[in-house]
Amino acid sequence: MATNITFIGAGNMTGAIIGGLIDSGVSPAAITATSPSESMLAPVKTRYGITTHTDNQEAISGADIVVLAVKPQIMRDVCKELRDSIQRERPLVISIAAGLDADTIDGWLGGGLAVVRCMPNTPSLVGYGASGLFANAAVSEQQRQDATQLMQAVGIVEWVEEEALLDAVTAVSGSAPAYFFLMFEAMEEAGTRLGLPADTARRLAIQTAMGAARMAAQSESDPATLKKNVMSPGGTTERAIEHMESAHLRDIIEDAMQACAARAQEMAKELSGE
Ligand SMILES: NC(=O)C1=CN([C@@H]2O[C@H](COP(=O)(O)OP(=O)(O)OC[C@H]3O[C@@H](n4cnc5c(N)ncnc54)[C@H](OP(=O)(O)O)[C@@H]3O)[C@@H](O)[C@H]2O)C=CC1
Ligand SMILES: O=C(O)[C@@H]1CCC=N1
Repeated sequence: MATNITFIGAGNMTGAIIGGLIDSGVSPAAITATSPSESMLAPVKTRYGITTHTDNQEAISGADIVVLAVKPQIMRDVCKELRDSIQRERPLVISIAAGLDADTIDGWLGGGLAVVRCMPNTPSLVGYGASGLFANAAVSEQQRQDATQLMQAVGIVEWVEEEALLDAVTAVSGSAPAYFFLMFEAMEEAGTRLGLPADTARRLAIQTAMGAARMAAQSESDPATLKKNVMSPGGTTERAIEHMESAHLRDIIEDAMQACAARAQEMAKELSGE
């Protein structure tokens, strides 16, 4: 990737994307990350050999892509600080913040900029990220390709043509690693109560999830068929699945994902000052 990329904010999500980029062969020399504190920057600098800065404005000098990766609640202040230098440099801006629309970001940065909104997820760290992307009207075809290439280096990319759909992407993939981690916690606890050592239960649950995910990704059968193939009539799986269905697990998942997307909309209103 022949592009200089600056990440504003060096927290969990930036760490995951940078880790994935370096693993995919992107040169550390092309990557800069910022944070107000040297202590947050030290781990990424030592681990990946990238350039780090505590000064956001200096950090975007010469950047082709600026990834805004701070918490949504402080994005307005960060954009205000970057406004003059970003208008001078005019990089492609990629915001990964949940619930902040491209117009709001563009307005805070002074307007007229090419802004891609991206909803990534933390498995980007291991090259299994899933990102939803939306481009505003100022984004060129080349910049679309650059954004695709950047996020494809750490996983799969799905473009959406309606920005509001990024809230659905947040519910389906942005926040979703946490759903599966919750499942692992619960399976480990239950496995332990069934008598297994905790680490054995954890390893078995995680391996099973990886196997199931890989099968679902590679198989021509849909998940319902794959599920049925495990369920011998009158057997053990049938009993477990009946239990999940009668406890309304699907409704719980539906409600949780609706709440997730609704929170993104709520944040958009709270933070854009509407
Ligand atoms: N975590 C996730 O799974 C996902 C997160 N996102 C989005 O990514 C963004 C970042 O989330 P996440 O990485 O989890 O958050 P973190 O809190 O881990 O990271 C944010 C980083 O920004 C730093 N920061 C604070 N103020 C500034 C500033 N003025 N200039 C530069 N850096 C600053 C923080 O430093 P310090 O700690 O010293 O204040 C921190 O390191 C959010 O907008 C979130 O919505 C999107 C998809 C998934
Ligand atoms: O929880 C959050 O708000 C962020 C956005 C998606 C994942 N983490």
